[in-house]
Amino acid sequence: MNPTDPPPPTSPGPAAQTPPLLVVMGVTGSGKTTVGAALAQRLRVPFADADDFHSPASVAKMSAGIPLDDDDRLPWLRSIGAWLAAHAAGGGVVSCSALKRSYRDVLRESAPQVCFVHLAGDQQVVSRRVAGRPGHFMPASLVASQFATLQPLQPDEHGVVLDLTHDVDRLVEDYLAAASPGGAPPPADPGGAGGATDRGGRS
Ligand SMILES: Nc1ncnc2c1ncn2[C@@H]1O[C@H](COP(=O)(O)OP(=O)(O)OP(=O)(O)O)[C@@H](O)[C@H]1O
Ligand SMILES: O=C(O)[C@H](O)[C@@H](O)[C@H](O)[C@H](O)CO
Repeated sequence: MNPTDPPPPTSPGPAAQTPPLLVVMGVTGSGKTTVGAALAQRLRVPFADADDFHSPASVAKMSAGIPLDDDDRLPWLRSIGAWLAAHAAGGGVVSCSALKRSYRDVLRESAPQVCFVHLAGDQQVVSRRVAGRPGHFMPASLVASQFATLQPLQPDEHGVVLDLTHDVDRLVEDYLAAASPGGAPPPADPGGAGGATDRGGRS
């Protein structure tokens, strides 16, 4: 083949890359909305906030300080799954707590290729953030139940774990580093979320 010829049609190139389809997950106040919007802007894909998919009854429940249960969350997760499926071809970012493995399984049923970006960190830091956040329905009293419900990503789940204490620009860079072909460097503290921990996720 002449070196100036275009590559054959089967050659993988940038155009062959699948657009990123991400769920930014974590407990209330972990920064899902803030970081999810920044990631979507950087990746030039649409963004959705799962808070906007809750029924009025679920919002009233959380506002009253009562945690949602599995039955409350199932129709909500299915509607987020539908959003992911509708954005699978072009890419997208949705911020959604996705606290349990079974909840992430519901999302994967609709969008098997989805990559989870877990903003992980300390309960005290998160409680301070939620208590200091004006105009949101979620009371700080629900932070403890969110941590009690949280099931971290398991080794077979497509995703990355990021340290929620990093600033937003740094978190975007952390994600990009973890998703790049070389992957992220090992975290400083393998037991925590000291950097970006690659859970086998590529997007
Ligand atoms: N990386 C960050 N560093 C410092 N503050 C942050 C960071 N990310 C978000 N915050 C702040 O923390 C608060 C919670 O952020 P945000 O609303 O994005 O969290 P969330 O996970 O979407 O919460 P919820 O699930 O309750 O909607 C906000 O006041 C936000 O400005
Ligand atoms: O699964 C849940 O309990 C909910 O998704 C909550 O996490 C809220 O939506 C959110 O965190 C508050 O904004």
